[in-house]
Amino acid sequence: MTAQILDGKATAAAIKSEVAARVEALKEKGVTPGLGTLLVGDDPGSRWYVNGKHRDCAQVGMASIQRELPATATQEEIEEVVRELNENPECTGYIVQLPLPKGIDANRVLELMDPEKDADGLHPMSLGKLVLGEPGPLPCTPYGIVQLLRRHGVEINGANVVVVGRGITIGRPMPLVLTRKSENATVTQCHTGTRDLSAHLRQADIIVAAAGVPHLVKPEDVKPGAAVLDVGVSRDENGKIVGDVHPGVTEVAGWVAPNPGGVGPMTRAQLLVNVVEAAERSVAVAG
Ligand SMILES: Nc1nc2c(c(=O)[nH]1)N[C@@H](CN(C=O)c1ccc(C(=O)N[C@@H](CCC(=O)O)C(=O)O)cc1)CN2
Repeated sequence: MTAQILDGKATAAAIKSEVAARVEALKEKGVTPGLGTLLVGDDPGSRWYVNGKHRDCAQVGMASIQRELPATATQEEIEEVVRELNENPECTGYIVQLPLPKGIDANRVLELMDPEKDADGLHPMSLGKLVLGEPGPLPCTPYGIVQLLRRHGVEINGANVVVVGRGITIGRPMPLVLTRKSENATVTQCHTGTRDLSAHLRQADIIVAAAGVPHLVKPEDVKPGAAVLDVGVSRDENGKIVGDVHPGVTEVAGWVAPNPGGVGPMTRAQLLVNVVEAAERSVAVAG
């Protein structure tokens, strides 16, 4: 068996054209959605992601507001920019690019954001709404994964999903999204404390590998026909991405989301969805 590819680039392009139509409709009502980003430091990967987000905004007709601070910025300096973005009327939603430099209390920064402007779905209020089943922005990578599966016809309802990893952007919120009534999956969360990872993986219909451990998921760990999404990012000595999923998995799985080209572009597309939805909610509230 050779797995079908869960093509994140093509799926994200489709979502972006849907977003562009919604942006156009908002503009007709006098509202221009605008995404703000705050990048602290000079990590080339983070810079690449942030620049990509601004390119996406231009493509879908959204405004974008770019804020940057050096790696030496203090907690206070970062919080000052967060306050400015909270007040800035052109910025209808924003993100603080993670990770923040060592020594910065990232939770305190996230907590200071206006939850109405949380484009990442990572503010404690947004995560709380997710737990309570209230509408709000969904974490971009987890919901991007759901969209990628749905739009390729992979059954989520009733599926046994194994999530590997417990980081703030993917592993931790992923089960919260997948166990909503609308997704209805049964989720096992694995992490470095899991005793027999292979045993868990072998019973999974869907694997979300987000541990950041190169080639952690091996062909012999995968049930034939399963969907395997590679979300881990490690780099080899040439700076090339090495995912969490061994290349041989494509011979066993039914579907594979490659890395790059799978979940990454979906993360960016879902960010645009969150910004447009926040602007739509504000129009609805205004009346
Ligand atoms: N505030 C946030 N910070 C971070 C998030 C996040 O969702 N919110 N996630 C990641 C980085 N990220 C978005 O910010 C992101 C990662 C990867 C991609 C992407 O399109 N990747 C490409 C490959 C890129 C490459 O070659 O390096 C792909 O997968 O095809 C987009 C966004 C951590 N921080």
